[in-house]
Amino acid sequence: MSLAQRLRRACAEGRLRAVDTALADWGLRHGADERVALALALANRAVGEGHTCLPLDEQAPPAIPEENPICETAAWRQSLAESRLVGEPGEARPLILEGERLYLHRYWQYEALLAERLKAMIGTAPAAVDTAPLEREGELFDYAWVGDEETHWQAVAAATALRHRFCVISGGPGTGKTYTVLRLVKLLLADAAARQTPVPTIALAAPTGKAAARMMESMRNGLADLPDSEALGPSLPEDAATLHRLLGLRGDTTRPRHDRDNPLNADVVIVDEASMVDLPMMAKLVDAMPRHGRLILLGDRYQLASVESGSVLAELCRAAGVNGFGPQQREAFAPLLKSDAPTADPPLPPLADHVVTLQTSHRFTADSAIGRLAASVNAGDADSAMGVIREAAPEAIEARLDAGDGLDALVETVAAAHAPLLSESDPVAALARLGEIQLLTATRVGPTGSDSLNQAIHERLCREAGLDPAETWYPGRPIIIQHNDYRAGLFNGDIGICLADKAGRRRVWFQTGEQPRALLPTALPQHDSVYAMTVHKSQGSEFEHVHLLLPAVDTPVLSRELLYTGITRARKSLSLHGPEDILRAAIGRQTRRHSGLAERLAG
Ligand SMILES: Nc1ncnc2c1ncn2[C@@H]1O[C@H](COP(=O)(O)OP(=O)(O)OP(=O)(O)O)[C@@H](O)[C@H]1O
Repeated sequence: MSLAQRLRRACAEGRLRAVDTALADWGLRHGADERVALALALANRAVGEGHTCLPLDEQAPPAIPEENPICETAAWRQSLAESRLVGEPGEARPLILEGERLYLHRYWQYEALLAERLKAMIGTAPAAVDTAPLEREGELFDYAWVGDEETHWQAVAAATALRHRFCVISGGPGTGKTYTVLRLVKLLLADAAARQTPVPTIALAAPTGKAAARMMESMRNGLADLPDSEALGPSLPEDAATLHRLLGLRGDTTRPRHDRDNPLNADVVIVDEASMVDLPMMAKLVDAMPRHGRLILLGDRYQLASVESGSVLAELCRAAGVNGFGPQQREAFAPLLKSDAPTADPPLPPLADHVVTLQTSHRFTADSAIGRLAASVNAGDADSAMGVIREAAPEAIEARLDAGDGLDALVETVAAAHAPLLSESDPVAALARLGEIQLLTATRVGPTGSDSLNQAIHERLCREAGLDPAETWYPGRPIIIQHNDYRAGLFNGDIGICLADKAGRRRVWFQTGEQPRALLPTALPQHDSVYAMTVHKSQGSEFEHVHLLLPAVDTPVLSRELLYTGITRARKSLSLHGPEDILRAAIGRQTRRHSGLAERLAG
């Protein structure tokens, strides 16, 4: 059997995608031997799976078992070394081989660009920081909840962002990332005033429109609690932009309007939900930073990585360690660092001084069942997670881990929660109700996927309301937008609800600003019903009560990060549905994305 035939079989069996085999075919037509053609297919598949590169030393299990002999590393390397389709770093060839890592050229470029620009930022001499205002009780930070010998990590995070041009503030839900950044902005303004320099221009951005809107909402809420917030108001932008918009990326173009030759007009760029930012976007962002600019990434290192390739935030955090600073920074921050601050042994990773992990959730108390469950999942400790689930009060965590009564009961429960919306006419009340409960699934397809759950709940509600199930626009139908539509002011992930106006006309209401607004169903970009949504789609949103449904059989997408993200979407209470062994399998599976970023930054 020829390689082409084997590749097609691998494709038919789902081990490769059509686009992977097409690239191998292209290679064969351009003089690649079978090993190089296979390398093209596998490198492309690796990117499709979220990796930045294909590690030749870890090429297991091979996509094409019967190709094992051609995957034998020495022979493979020999073919790659001799092929004109494979180049060294810096060469313009379709594949780049750097040490043991094989890249598609574009991804090598993104990774090298990101590392180069980050190194320039972290290599800039740190600024002196006056820690006094950060230490004074009540001036910026409240110390009442911190023990005498405990470090106030929010204050340290603000000091870190002041000291450096690049900083990551990572923390779980409600650990005060927005709270900290608002106080940091206050310090930056005071600093500019003291130096008699112009007020810094601040840009706020997030990877999705939904996350940008939520960032703005958190900022507004936080401002209301901040003393002298009027001074801050004018320096904060009216809106947070999507990264696409900030960088001037239009439609399908990959070249942004802003890059190193035309940098962003901002002194400080603050990006929320940075775990969702993929490698190409992060590379474009750092490339567009002005030379003097300050970049602050906010996010949760434990959340699901971006849909596209790379898990930049998690990698940066992993490469930095947890809050172990170098000797100079320890000295500079001495009044802020208490005996609980970890010490790190040299040599310290270059990012150690730039990443701060916030530890305390102000939304979940330390003994909250959801918080403890999330911590056990992060620690990969399935027994501890099961302990939390068993001991939790049912109003906090309700576990249906027997795989028994299954989907019908869940469909019934979620349909019953939505039923009152069928007769709701007030958009404010209807939208608030949507934020109260959400069914989350691990996948979109399959019997426990969001598609079939949406259909089942839709049919169940139509039966109850006496509607024809073919009806699409009925009052009470919740929908989720699937594509950004700047003209309509709607973004991927925005959630709306169909209601009838007084004349019975259907309108779809969204809470995308301070007031709900209505659009005609015909004016909407691509959308779906959203009685259920995938955990991926739910990133950046929170709901009072979450039903988290695990699949009945294990699947590679089910990971610790997916579980953590699903659990932490719940503000108050959580119902877990699915077999215990699947829950345990998910806790045991940590997402690993191959990349050379950490090595490049250390180099
Ligand atoms: N040090 C603090 N003292 C008192 N309240 C705080 C403190 N830090 C945060 N909070 C409160 O906790 C809540 C969550 O804070 P914030 O929104 O800043 O967290 P976050 O990490 O940005 O959350 P999210 O994960 O939702 O983005 C807010 O109501 C905020 O006012």
